[in-house]
Amino acid sequence: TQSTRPQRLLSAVQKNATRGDPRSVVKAIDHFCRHKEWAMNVGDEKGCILDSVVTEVNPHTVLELGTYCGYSTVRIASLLPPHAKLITLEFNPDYAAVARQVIAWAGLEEKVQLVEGASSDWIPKLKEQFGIQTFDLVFLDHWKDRYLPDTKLIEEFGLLRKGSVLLADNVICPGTPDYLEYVRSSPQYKSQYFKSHLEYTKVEDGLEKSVFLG
Ligand SMILES: Nc1ncnc2c1ncn2CCOCCNC(=O)c1cc(-c2ccc(F)cc2)cc(O)c1O
Ligand SMILES: [Mg+2]
Repeated sequence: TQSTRPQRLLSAVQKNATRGDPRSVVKAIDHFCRHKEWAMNVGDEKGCILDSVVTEVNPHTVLELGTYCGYSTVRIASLLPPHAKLITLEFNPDYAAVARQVIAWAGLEEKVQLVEGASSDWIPKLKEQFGIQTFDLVFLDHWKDRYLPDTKLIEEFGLLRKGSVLLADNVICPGTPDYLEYVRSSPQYKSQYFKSHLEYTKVEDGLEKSVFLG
């Protein structure tokens, strides 16, 4: 049977990256997506902005919505302090199966909990299931029309503390207009736009960083 794009991306990692070396995994995926097949990873340009926010926040608890092949999971997890935990939610079982292997190749299994299922089903259960109080950082990269309802769920279930940071991918392309309007107009958030480009292209896109003021 035909391989899928995520499977071909995984093969490129296993062929070109060094086991246990997250930077080589990131490099192998970016090379594959730039020279072989485009894929919807956050990519190298927005990835550098992601890295700088992760480093600034230095989070002990991270929630990622939308794992895909694990590219941003690897970028984030490779920057976490010891004993920090990253929970990443992926809806699509085929993506999740590939992501587990990409994360393992990078040697980051200890820091990452990949959970299969819909964000709306899992957000209400994260506290009891994983003993989480609040998240220091949330990276939104899943269905673009779920960013706003899931942010409201995250607020409702007390998963944010004063200073928690939301970082949202694709706020221009494909775009998340209702989410942007909300975080930019709400007195509960201090928002900042980081202009960039859609992964591996010249199309405008960017990340929106929103600090929860409590
Ligand atoms: N746990 C969960 N709960 C709910 N839903 C979930 C979930 N886990 C996954 N999903 C489903 C959605 O997963 C993928 C979401 N990502 C994108 O769709 C995406 C698309 C583009 C893109 C595509 C085509 C263009 F022309 C231009 C841009 C670029 C990006 O950077 C993207 O991130
Ligand atoms: Mg994205």
